[in-house]
Amino acid sequence: MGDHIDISSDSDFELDEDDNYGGGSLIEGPTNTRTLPQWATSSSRAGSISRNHNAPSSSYASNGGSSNLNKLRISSYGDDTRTSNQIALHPDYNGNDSSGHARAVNSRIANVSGAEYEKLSSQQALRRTLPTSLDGAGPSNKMNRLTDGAGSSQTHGPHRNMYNLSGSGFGNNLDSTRNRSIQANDEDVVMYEKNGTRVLPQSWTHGKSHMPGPSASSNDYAYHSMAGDEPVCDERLIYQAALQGLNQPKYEANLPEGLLSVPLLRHQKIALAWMLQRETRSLHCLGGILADDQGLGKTISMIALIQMQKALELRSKSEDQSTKKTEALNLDEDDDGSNHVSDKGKQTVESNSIKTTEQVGTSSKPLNRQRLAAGTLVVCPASVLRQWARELDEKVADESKLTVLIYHGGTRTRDPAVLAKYDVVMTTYAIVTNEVPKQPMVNEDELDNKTAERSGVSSEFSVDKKRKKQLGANKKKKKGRKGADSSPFDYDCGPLARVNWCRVILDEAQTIKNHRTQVARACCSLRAKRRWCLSGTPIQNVIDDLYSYFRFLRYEPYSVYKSFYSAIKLPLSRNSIQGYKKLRAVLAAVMLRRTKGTLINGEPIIKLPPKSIGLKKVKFSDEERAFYNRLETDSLSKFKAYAAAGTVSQNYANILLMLLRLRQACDHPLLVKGFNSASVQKVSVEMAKRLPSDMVRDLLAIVTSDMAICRVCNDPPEDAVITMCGHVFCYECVLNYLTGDDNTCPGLNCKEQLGSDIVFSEATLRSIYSNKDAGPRPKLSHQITENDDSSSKIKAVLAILKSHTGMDGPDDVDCSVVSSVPKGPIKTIIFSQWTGMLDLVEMALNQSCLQYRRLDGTMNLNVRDRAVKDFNTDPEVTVMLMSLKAGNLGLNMVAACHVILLDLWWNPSTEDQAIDRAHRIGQTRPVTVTRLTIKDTVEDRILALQDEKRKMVSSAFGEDQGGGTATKLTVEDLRFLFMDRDAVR
Ligand SMILES: Nc1ncnc2c1ncn2[C@@H]1O[C@H](COP(=O)(O)OP(=O)(O)OP(=O)(O)O)[C@@H](O)[C@H]1O
Repeated sequence: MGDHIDISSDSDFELDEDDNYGGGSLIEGPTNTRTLPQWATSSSRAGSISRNHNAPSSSYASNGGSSNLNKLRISSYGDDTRTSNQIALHPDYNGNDSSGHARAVNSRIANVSGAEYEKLSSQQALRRTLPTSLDGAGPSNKMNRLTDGAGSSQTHGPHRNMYNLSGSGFGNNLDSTRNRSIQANDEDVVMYEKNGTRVLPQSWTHGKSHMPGPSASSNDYAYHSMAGDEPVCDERLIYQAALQGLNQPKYEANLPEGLLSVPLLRHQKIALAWMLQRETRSLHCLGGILADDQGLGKTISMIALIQMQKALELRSKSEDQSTKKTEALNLDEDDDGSNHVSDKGKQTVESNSIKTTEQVGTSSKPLNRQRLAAGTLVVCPASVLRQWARELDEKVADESKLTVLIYHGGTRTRDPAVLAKYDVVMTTYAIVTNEVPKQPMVNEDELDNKTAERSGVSSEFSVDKKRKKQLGANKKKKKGRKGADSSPFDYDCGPLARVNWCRVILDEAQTIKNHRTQVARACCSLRAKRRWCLSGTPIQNVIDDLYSYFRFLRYEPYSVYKSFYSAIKLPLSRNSIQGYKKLRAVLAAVMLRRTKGTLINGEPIIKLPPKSIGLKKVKFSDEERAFYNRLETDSLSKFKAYAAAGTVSQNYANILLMLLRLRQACDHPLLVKGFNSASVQKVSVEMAKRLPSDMVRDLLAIVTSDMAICRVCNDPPEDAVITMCGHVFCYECVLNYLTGDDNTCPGLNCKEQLGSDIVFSEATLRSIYSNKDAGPRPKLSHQITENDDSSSKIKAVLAILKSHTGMDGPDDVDCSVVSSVPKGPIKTIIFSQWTGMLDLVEMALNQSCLQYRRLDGTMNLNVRDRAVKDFNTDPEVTVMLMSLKAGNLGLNMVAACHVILLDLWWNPSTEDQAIDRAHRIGQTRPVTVTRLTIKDTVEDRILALQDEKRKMVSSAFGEDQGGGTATKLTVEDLRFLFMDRDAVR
């Protein structure tokens, strides 16, 4: 295999999954036709509504297609055997290769301007027709020379003797000083063997009210297998692991020369040693949670693990050849409910260079015989794919390149054998959700109790109540029917589900924090030997977030909800101090977490310039205050009415909507008055105009009331949109599901195909409904200027930015918060959760002649990449406008030394993620963060809520507010927590 990164589709790395919407498809080209019902024949096609995200537009031409990856050469390979129709990116790509249609598309794109790019990609939008009625091979442990580690005399079931890094026992060659190390020397003997017509739902017929509800499976075997029994909750192994963890020194693993192009930092060597141990000598599950702070290099740590294991595998192979041993890792064990590596199993045969596994024993699962052994699968948000590709390209030494496939885009391979050829396959959560059958839903409702809710360990009441209602409905709906979820090993499933992965890595694993979501249940179905969750902020909202990771990891006994409940949630609700201690012990056995404040032997883990976060309380103007007060009074009286009628919980969505309006009013009154990002709605305006009024009315009713929880992230939606099938999402969340050919709606059990034309914003629906023939909402008629229509927050932003450039800001804004920032090209990232707000700031920046770039969910990955690159490299570009959802993950933006958060998010983790785009390895200047809030508004309450969540997270991790370790568990604690459970209760 060559040292290149492959992508499995012909054009999708350029025309990424965002291409069929937003920036990529704002113009309906001639091919984007939909057959309309007769009543709709008078509708006109959407006009040209493309917008340039990267004003000034001239910058496109100068920077077009200049990302690192765009410079890579594209060549073609085979269909199934990588000799045709596979695209590999090579470092010398010049855009002129000439092997077929796909290349022609790519090279055109590489050379077009931003606006042209959007036009081009839009022409590939799917055809949509309305009906006339409108109505889970990897390394094996075979022949491991099994010696146990120094300082640990325990042997543990099938894992004992698995792994010997030092040749004479784990850690035997470690010195007794703090610089302990594990060397992969010549005696390492771990051995592996690589083994378009849209039909509207009936319920959308004229005059019918539609209220789609998710259908959920209530047949969770994990739960029902134990129904009526005492919880199976044997925690002895966890207790042992926790005890071991207390006494274990911090080992470091040294990679052999020539695997990485850069040396690992010390904490990364420690992570590597820990991960190697977790993959080979774990007592309970193979893998774990690497929860280091954002920007500490989790990616490179994982790459080091892959490289180390591969090196050991190669060595074992060569030893194997000399000894002719044939035992292999049993890759079917997960199906049998076991997570442990065993040395009984299968023979591996190789035929036509395709690895095939063949079972030796008898099996009731004939499909397993056909599953191929594959390497490492990395699942990440679409926006992080390129980051991973870059890291794999740059951080791996030339002489030991990994073969990498980017499994992404509509024309990606359907052949699992192709996936099995690569060391690393990278894909997105959206694709996993689309093509991997889902694990059944866990029905935890029966176990939740009021005590737990009161103690704050349960889901927020609104979400909980909502879910209960949905589950109830679904139970009825699903009765007697075998749902699509029930056959996780279907022949119909995509290639990701048809191989056995050696290792699955979930990057930004908080994406699966809600175990009920399709994405979480799909990830759980992936067959893998080792499983990893990477997240700097694993707990976002509630302790329940952890359950989803435990389930994915097969971390027994907590992977069974009943055990999670009885062993973790219940103790927490009864005695939070002891409960949190117990939780920390449970986490310690499976999670490694270091913050930027962590010390190793008294030394900071990493020497980064300081980060200071300031809360800047801005004052409303008189007009804004009057507007806000009216809105608040109105909301309060509605709330009181709900309270008097005892219908608060039934109206939770309305209450959230009122809160949303209040929060938006803090940013800019225009947001409340229906101003919304043009890009959010324009694509679907034409379609909305063709819909019957009652359908528009129903969609509007849902998006503004009863379904106002995003079906992907389960948070109140940011830039809420609703699909034609009636599911509500954050705009950013649903965009990730528009991938090209199999862009199925992520609504629970919804099989509708999505397109950007059927994703409606509230503003779109409202404008269409209020005046069906009036066309799209008129553009904001008046210009925002600094002195009249600009909001107080926008004025504050301008004042800060002007202070960076030496221009004077308005007198009433205190810019002292940034005065300590050193002189030079100070670059600022500005985050907002509303693209409409970014639009408004954009206007103000234009007025001030400040050069900026923008990154939001409406932009395809190419355009995002270009915007980041411009910001990082062009000294003239000093501002980056980012939507919180699109920009808070994965990106490296160390060119910025100032971050402004325009509005507050419900949970502080999301804000932390955003801030750490700038405060990470590579940052050379102190980072200043300004969080803007308005005094005496709902934002005060959000701040209080954030404080509560911060306390919960720091209690769970045992950290003080500064990220240091506040409390350490003692042996007595552990004995008490695990052995004397009654005392905890
Ligand atoms: N040992 C190293 N040598 C050189 N650069 C490094 C090293 N470790 C990390 N980096 C760089 O530090 C930056 C942050 O690393 P990375 O993106 O992996 O962090 P992360 O922990 O995954 O953050 P996040 O949670 O935000 O995704 C990257 O640019 C990476 O290349």
